[in-house]
Amino acid sequence: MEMFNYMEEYDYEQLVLCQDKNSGLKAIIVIHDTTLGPALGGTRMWTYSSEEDAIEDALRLAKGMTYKNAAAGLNLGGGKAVIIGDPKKDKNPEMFRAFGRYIQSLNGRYITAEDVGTTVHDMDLIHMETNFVTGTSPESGSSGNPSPVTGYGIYKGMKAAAMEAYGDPSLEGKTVAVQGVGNVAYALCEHLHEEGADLIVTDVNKEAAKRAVDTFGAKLVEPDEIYGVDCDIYAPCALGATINDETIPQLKAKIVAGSANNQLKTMEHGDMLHEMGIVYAPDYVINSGGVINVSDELDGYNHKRAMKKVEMIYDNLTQVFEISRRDQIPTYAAADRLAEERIRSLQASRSQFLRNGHHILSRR
Ligand SMILES: NC(=O)C1=CN([C@@H]2O[C@H](COP(=O)(O)OP(=O)(O)OC[C@H]3O[C@@H](n4cnc5c(N)ncnc54)[C@H](O)[C@@H]3O)[C@@H](O)[C@H]2O)C=CC1
Ligand SMILES: CC(C)CC(=O)C(=O)O
Repeated sequence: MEMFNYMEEYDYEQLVLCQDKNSGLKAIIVIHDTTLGPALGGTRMWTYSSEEDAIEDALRLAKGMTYKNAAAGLNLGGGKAVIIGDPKKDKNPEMFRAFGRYIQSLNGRYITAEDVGTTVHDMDLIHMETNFVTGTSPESGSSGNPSPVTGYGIYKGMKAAAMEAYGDPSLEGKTVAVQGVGNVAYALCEHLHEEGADLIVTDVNKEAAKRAVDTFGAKLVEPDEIYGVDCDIYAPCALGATINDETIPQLKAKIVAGSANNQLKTMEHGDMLHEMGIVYAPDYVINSGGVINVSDELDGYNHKRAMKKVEMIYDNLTQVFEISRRDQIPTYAAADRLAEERIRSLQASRSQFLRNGHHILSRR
């Protein structure tokens, strides 16, 4: 990949490679766009097959955060970090402290949180070196693990999608097929089960799958069977790019609504869902509950206030569906329009020069 060409084409601001031999840290921080405010996005720890794959993932996820934060109405830009390594084997406290020092060196341009492979404990270690971290232990007045709140936001967003597809937000009696019953999806399943939805689940981790079967009476299928099961809603809650040429023809669902980031392999797959009449809840709109929750810490965390903002995911998605119908465009394009419009309007109002700090001619 020609890095500067790529960054220029998609308007990336900064790419930082962080290395610490002592702890084995190999991390990438990407800041995509800070028009709306400091870049907030989680840190993923994953075993990438190459350094290029890790950089590409960080770039895609960071851009997604710009759109997510803008569409959620947050005064925050988009960024993301990845640490290369196996979260089960390669972690040590020094690694997260070294990473925290790199975050501190960016002086607030990037604020981190959890993502796949990182935990509240990891955020606490980062916090020993920098205040530019959210999702630390709730004992210190912080918001803790964002996943249950993300799960609640997905549930609310699913109801908005049901309203769009069936004219009724109720999920009672609906069959929901969930791919990946990890931290977010487990919380989602709790809400769905409570409302009386039927669950079909799969997970490559047998223990995670069993927990959902035992707790919610979910039906279990093999990982490659989940796309084609008879269901009303397909909820991709594992990793990205699972909506693609191979899986779309198998889908029987009327709605696609889940937590995974970057669900569409390419934009054309969003066009295909639209043409098939499947209601797609754009990933970065429906899965914004976690970032909405952790971002509330920046004003001194208040759980009630944060949850009120998370409820707005229903309205945000309703707005996306309205734009899609009005402009006759797929929902992913409608979401992009919403986010880009917000960024553009702030950019325009910032075009006037307002003196901020020392002027270059003050010679001080
Ligand atoms: N944790 C959060 O607050 C947020 C998470 N997300 C996204 O939601 C997704 C899930 O996040 P978490 O629940 O935190 O992660 P997690 O790691 O706890 O759960 C993911 C689950 O998917 C399973 N899985 C992986 N590949 C699979 C496959 N091919 N088939 C079936 N199962 C598979 C894993 O075994 C795991 O149980 C990720 O894409 C993440 O980026 C997005 C916004 C916020
Ligand atoms: C999990 C979050 C707090 C932020 C994030 O990285 C995301 O929403 O993908």
